[in-house]
Amino acid sequence: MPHGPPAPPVLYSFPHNDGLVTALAAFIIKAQNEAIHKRDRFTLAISGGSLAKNLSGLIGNPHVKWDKWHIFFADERCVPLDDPDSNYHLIETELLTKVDVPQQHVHAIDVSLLDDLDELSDAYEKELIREFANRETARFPVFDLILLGMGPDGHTASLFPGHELLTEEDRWVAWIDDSPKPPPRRITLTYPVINHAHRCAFVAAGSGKEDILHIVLDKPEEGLPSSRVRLAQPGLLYWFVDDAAAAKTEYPRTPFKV
Ligand SMILES: O=C1O[C@H](COP(=O)(O)O)[C@@H](O)[C@H](O)[C@H]1O
Repeated sequence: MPHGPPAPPVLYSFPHNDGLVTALAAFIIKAQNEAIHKRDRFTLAISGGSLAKNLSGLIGNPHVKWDKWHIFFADERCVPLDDPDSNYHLIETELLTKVDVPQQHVHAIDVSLLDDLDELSDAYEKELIREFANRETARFPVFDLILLGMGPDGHTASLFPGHELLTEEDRWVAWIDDSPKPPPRRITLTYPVINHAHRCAFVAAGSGKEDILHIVLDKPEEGLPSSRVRLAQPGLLYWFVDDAAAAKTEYPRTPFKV
């Protein structure tokens, strides 16, 4: 494994949403192909929020090998799986009902543990251990790809500004019961997991994100949760945004090519 500072994020900005959606699908498929070539499976953690609709370029795409996908959730709201607030419910509605991922490859939270957040997050960590089976040999699981969103306050997954979880160094999955964005009870992957992925991609669109994207990319020293995603080498971090979200950032754009 190479050592050294994390590579700087790569910023792709698209004039319109359809360009973003098409490029994101091509990027995910490339990550999928490399993962299947090396490990015969594709491990992915998905966020909720506005990300879900931007995955539509995958639906009906003949290059997606759904049977090789193993899907986890970057964060989850601690509500029943059919609750409108559930990230699982959102991804199920927007994606999973339209494609053919084997049900046993979709790793939802154990809703029988909703009353006990400690148990619930431990159980989800055990799901990761089963999937990656390397808790003894590697310190953290290494996802092929983690797809992240960013809230207007700079939060990502369920890692919120100023929260004590920003300094979590050991747990793979942690819980909060004081999320400033409802619902308050959530579990989340921690930075040690996020920052050990092969690739992470943020997706952020719309003028509602322009101020925060400027701070996150141009002033990382402010330490907002999205700026703290810095992948350990050889991991790579990408931003897929539209020009509206990128209106204020001075961070250099990279032309997209697969
Ligand atoms: O609460 C959450 O918010 C973030 C950002 O959502 P967005 O709608 O502003 O894109 C999301 O990434 C996370 O998964 C979700 O639980």
